[in-house]
Amino acid sequence: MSVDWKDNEPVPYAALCKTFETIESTTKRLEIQKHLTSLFTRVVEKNPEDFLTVIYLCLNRVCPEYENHELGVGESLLIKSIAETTGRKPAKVKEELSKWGDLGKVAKDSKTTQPTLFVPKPLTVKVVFDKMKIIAGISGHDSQERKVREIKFLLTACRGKEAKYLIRSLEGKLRIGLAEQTVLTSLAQSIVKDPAQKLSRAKETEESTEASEIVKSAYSEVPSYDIIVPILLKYGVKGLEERCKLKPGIPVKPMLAHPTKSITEVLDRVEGHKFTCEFKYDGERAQVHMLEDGTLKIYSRNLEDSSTKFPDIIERMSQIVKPDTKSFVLDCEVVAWDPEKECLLPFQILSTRKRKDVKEKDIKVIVCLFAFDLLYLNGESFLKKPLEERRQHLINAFQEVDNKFSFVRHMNATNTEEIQTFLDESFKCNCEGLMIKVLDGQESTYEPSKRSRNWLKLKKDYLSGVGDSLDLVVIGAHLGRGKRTNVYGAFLLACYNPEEEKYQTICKIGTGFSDVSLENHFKFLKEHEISAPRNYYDYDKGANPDVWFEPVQVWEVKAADLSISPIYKAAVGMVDHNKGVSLRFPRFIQVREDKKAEDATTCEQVAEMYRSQFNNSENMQL
Ligand SMILES: Nc1ncnc2c1ncn2[C@@H]1O[C@H](COP(=O)(O)OP(=O)(O)OP(=O)(O)O)[C@@H](O)[C@H]1O
Ligand SMILES: [Mg+2]
Ligand SMILES: [Mg+2]
Repeated sequence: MSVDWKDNEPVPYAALCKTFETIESTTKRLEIQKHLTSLFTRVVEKNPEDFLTVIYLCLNRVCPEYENHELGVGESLLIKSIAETTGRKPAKVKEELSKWGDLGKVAKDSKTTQPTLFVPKPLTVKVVFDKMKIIAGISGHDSQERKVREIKFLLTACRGKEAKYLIRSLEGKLRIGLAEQTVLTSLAQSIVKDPAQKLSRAKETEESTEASEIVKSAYSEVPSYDIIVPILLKYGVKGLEERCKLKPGIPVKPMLAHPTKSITEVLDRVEGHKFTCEFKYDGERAQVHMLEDGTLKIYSRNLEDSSTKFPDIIERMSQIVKPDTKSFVLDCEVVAWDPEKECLLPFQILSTRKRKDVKEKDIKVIVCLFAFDLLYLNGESFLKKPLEERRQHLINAFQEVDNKFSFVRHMNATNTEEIQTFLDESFKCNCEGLMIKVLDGQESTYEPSKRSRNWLKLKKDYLSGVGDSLDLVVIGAHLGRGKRTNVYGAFLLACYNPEEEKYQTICKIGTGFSDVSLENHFKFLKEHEISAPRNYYDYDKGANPDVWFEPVQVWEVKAADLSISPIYKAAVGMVDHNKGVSLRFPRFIQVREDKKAEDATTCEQVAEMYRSQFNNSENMQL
């Protein structure tokens, strides 16, 4: 049963929560899709003005991802708000939380005890969303009290199950198993829906599949519902294709590379294609944009605006941009650079640079910008052009400047020996290895947000051991003993399962830490201790840590190999029926500040790494 409402009336929050509830009660993709499309279709029919709001609430965001305002209200503030609304003691709420591991459930169950003088009006999606935006924006002086006040207002007006979803939203994650791809598909389906049912079933399916591809592709070029939804409502799916194109000022989700373990594997994969090898620089991704009006912007791998981190790059662009180049989107790597020795410095040096509001005069870490792709130039999107052409435009539109800007070194190799020589050369220049890319034809377009097989990475570490390093979320810790008495002594790590929105444990790690780093981890993670494991942590009692954390930090980790494990849950059901995969001899490398918990290595990647251990017996000589 769904909750209904009248035409032109605001969409009730209850209607959305009802859909959340149905979605949460199933794990079947198609069913989830059907329920969501049904809600979206009704919203489009009855009150399209609320459509954007409904979509944002489904994704639990308050603005486009790249604007980086996150909800994420801390556990203690939520506990306080729940306690004050329901007249319970915070300690009692906390106790319930450790029992259930879901503050949303606790809020819902504690609702009824408090008598209210007057009954507030039922919540609408608009009211909830507007308040969430306000809460996300509160900062500074008595921000805590102000947040609690807003949250209490909402909580008091909640009915039935609403409090459960409201609290989860405020925590920063709905956890109902609703992935963004599903939202995009329903978005397309609700726009092409044929209410009169004039089309045949088959025709309708065909149209809806095509529509959902168009919508997804538009979203990867322009990741903003603020832009996409109004265009869809006004001009339909076909209109979207024409009107929604990559443009400077809105970051594109970067294309990602596939790990490989040997030159032979590389050659197997690119067989039959023209390809190119580039140095793989060890810095951080930077997407440099110039708008028509000359404004410059830099975005990180995560689409975060990092313009104020690199004022020196912004400043030097005028020397690099040729006169006829009026607007562009450039894909680059920023690397720490020693101007005296004219050599590259490792990522560890770059990572000491301040993250925001850097003043040019305070800069100690000098950087050089290495460009490898051009996605847009003078009003035209290049995403669908072959790499060979994009590279030519790149070279024509910009000029190299010593110590400041360079095109990545490349070589269009053809055989093992040439690649081997170039790989050795890259190591000598302090690079991590090579990126091998398909150069021409359909397979060489720029694929936003995809980990593509048309870009292969070949790193030094791959040649022995597991292959790539893993980026894992710290979800628990063991208290230290002996020399580590005042800090955590070992940690529990997890990979991410995006389908189920769960973190699956993968190993316990106690190696690779200096004393100082252990102290820093303790200081940081202490603030994120939670009283019980989240209900979206997949773990086994056999690997219980002493304390649990919120999923807030990602660590890069190397391992000797992967093995099947009875107590860890990574990729469970994917390589073994009911056992997971775990890392042997894991070693801490560094904190990945540029990755959020949801950008962690996925269970699918873990499964693939596990399998590739067996079909890659031949090793590369160096
Ligand atoms: N020539 C190049 N072409 C493309 N990317 C390059 C190049 N040189 C360096 N890079 C960097 O290498 C990254 C990909 O490899 P890396 O293993 O460092 O990825 P990562 O940041 O750990 O992310 P993931 O492991 O999720 O791919 C790119 O995102 C980019 O920042
Ligand atoms: Mg890197
Ligand atoms: Mg990596």
